[in-house]
Amino acid sequence: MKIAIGCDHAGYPLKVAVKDKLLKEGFEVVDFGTDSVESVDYPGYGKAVGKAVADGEAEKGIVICGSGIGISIAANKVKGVRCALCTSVEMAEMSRRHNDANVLAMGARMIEQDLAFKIVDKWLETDFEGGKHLRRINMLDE
Ligand SMILES: O=P(O)(O)OC[C@H]1O[C@@H](O)[C@H](O)[C@@H]1O
Repeated sequence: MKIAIGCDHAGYPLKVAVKDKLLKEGFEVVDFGTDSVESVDYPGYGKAVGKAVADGEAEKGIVICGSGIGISIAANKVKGVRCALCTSVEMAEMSRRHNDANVLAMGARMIEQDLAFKIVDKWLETDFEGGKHLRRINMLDE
């Protein structure tokens, strides 16, 4: 699976850790930056990851900023993106089962790395349930 990943300066250390973990596990990772802790603005990075997923360049995306909020809003501006900001393993599971979230957002200043890894694992392994939830997510695009 090809995963697009992006962050701002606040999310950079966690992005590096998540990227390394995914590469070790055999995922293909397309990194849209940023590439350091030098201060940048999150909107462009969220948009780039969202666009990669919406265009089919990557199957799923992961975006990280300090809180996870700004970069999730940015990703969700791209048509076809369902970006879910998750702070727990349960939220990660539900975002896949019910919302078919195609982009995961996390806040590097909100959660520890260990929890972030558990969120990523659950999010990547959980399938969409479909059924009534398909009707609902289709309504999001209308
Ligand atoms: O490091 P500074 O610029 O103070 O804070 C940036 C973070 O604050 C929030 O807006 C976002 O989460 C962003 O990552």
